[in-house]
Amino acid sequence: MSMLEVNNLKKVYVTHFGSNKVKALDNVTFNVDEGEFVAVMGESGSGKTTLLNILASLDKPTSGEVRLEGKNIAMLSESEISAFRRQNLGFVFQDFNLLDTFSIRDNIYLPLVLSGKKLDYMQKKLEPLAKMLGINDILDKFPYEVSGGQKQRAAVARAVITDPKLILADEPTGALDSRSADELLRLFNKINNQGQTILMVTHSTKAACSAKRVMFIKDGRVFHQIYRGENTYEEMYQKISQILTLLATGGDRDE
Ligand SMILES: Nc1ncnc2c1ncn2[C@@H]1O[C@H](COP(=O)(O)OP(=O)(O)OP(=O)(O)O)[C@@H](O)[C@H]1O
Repeated sequence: MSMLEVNNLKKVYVTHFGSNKVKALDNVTFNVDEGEFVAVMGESGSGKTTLLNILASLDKPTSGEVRLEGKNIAMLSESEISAFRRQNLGFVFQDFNLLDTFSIRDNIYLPLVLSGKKLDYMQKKLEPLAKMLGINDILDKFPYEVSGGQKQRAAVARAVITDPKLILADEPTGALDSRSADELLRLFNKINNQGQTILMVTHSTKAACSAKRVMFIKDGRVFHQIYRGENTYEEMYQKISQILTLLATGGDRDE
């Protein structure tokens, strides 16, 4: 059984009092195994955010199902959803989503506080994590006192401190300079090598190169997938660029 199973997922947005329908996802089917690191790419408007929102249980599909470890998340009631999200998912966003009135340490503790964990438990969880992420020195600072790269590392700590089954990342390198972006990708590789499953939406070819699989979405459908396998970084970069060119020029993969 895969960790994440997405079956025939459809999402139709109905706008203008029902007169206008946008098919954002059109029969998306894919699986993610435990320990995978998957990048999702596609043109603007192809349906990536819609997919991520449904996986995050922030939105419901029009039809189809999403199973996390066999459990269909579309069937969860409103009251079950936030606990489910807290217990199973970790989020890393482009804009970090840290609270400015909390120290970095308290931001990282937040999901554990919400699950009712004790302080000594939180301290024990944070210690190795802060070391691995290189954020020991900034734990008592506030988000506005640290760099973008440091904020993003704190956001990664907050995402992984609950030992989530799956990390969902939305353009995690989008707001970072290239050095901080490289650092973040190295960290993602590190936590992935330790067994953490990651699904990351990105526009960055470089970011996608660090994933083990790249899935391309076009017009709400899975268009193509590339596995890193034995490919070198350069080969991977080239293959991704080719598919992105194909998507931009409206070409068909099988032509
Ligand atoms: N709330 C909404 N109501 C109506 N249409 C929407 C809504 N959200 C997204 N759409 C439409 O659904 C389609 C997919 O949008 P989505 O935001 O998922 O694309 P995306 O691939 O994430 O784009 P980007 O890379 O620009 O963020 C687009 O045509 C978009 O205009």
